[in-house]
Amino acid sequence: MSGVVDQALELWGLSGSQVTLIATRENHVYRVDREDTSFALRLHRRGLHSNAALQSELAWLSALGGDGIGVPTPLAALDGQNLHTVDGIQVDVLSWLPGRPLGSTSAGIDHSDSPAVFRAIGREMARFHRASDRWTPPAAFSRWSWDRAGLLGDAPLWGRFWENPTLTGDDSELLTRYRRVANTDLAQMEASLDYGLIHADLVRENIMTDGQNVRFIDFDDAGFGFRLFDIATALVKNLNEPDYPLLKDALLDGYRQERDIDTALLDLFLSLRAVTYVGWITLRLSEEGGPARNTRFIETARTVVSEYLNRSAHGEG
Ligand SMILES: Nc1ncnc2c1ncn2[C@@H]1O[C@H](COP(=O)(O)OP(=O)(O)O)[C@@H](O)[C@H]1O
Ligand SMILES: N[C@@H](CCOP(=O)(O)O)C(=O)O
Repeated sequence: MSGVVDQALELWGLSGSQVTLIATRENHVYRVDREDTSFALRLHRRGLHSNAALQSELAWLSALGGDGIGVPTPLAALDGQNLHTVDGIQVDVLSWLPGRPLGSTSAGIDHSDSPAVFRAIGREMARFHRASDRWTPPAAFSRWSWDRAGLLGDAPLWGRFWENPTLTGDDSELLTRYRRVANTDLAQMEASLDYGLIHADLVRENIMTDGQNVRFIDFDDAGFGFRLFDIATALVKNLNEPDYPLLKDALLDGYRQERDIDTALLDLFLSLRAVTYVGWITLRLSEEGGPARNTRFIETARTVVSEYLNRSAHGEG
C-alpha cells in the first residue's frame, strides 16, 4: 500500500508528513501528521462503494461539519477534488478528530461516566439527524437505503440472515418466521416513521469521545434509513451491559433534549439490527475471529428476536 499512500500524499500536497497506519480491517486508515494538523487518509475497501456514493458521503460530511456537527470533514486535494483513485483504490482525506473511540466490542466501554456519554451520544445523534434534514443533497447524491427492502427484502443490504449456513434448523425457522412478522409490522407502520439520512453504524468504535464531547466517524454504512435504526445500532451492542437500562434511558433522554422521536417501535428496530449481523457475517465466516463473531451474532439475534416475537401482537411464538 505504500506506493498508493505516497501518491495520495502527493495529490493532497502532504508529502513529507509523518504517516501512521491505524486500521486495516475494513478500510486502510492512516493518520497523517503535518506540523500541528492531523488528517485521516482513507484507502477504501475495493468494491464497497461507487465513486458517486463516496462523493455523496464527502459532500454530506462537509455540510454537517459546516453546521457544527461533530464529524470529520474532507480535505480537498490540490486539484480541488475530494476523491481520487490511485492504482484502482479510492482515496480521500478527512480531518482527524480529537479524543479516542468510546471503546470496542472486545474491550468494553472506555469511559468513566457511561450514562453521561450515552446522553451526549443521544444529543449529538439528534443534532446530526436534524442537520441532515436541513441539508439539501446535490442532485447526484447516491447512498443505499436501509428501508424495508434493505432490511427484510429478498436481497437485504447485509445479506439473507435467515440463510446463514451455520444456523440450526430451529434458528433458521425462528429467523424465517421473524422475517415474516417483522415485515408485516414494519409495513403497517413505516409511513409514520421518522426516515432520512442515518449513520447506521454508531457502535463504540465509531464514536470518538473527548471529555464529555462525542463525535462520529466511519460513515461507510451510512445512507437513508429509519432514525430508530441509528438508535437501535447504538444500543444493540450494549444489551449485555449491567447498566443497559440506564444507558438506554440516557441516550433517549439526550436525543429528546434536541429532537422528538417516537420510540414505540424500538424493540422492532433492535431485532432488525440484531439480524443484520447474522447476514453480514455469512461472507466473513473464514476471517480471523469470524466463527466467534458468528456465534455471538446468532445468540444475540436469537434472544432479541424471540423476545420480539413473544411480545408482538402477531407473534406466533
Ligand atoms: N477522522 C478520524 N479522526 C480520528 N480517528 C479516526 C478518524 N478516522 C478513523 N479514525 C481511527 O481509525 C479507526 C478506523 O477507522 P474507520 O473509519 O472506522 O475504519 P474501519 O471502518 O475500516 O474500521 C477508528 O477506530 C479510529 O480510531
Ligand atoms: N459491522 C461490524 C461488525 C463487527 O461487530 P462486532 O460486534 O464484532 O464489533 C464491523 O464493521 O466490524
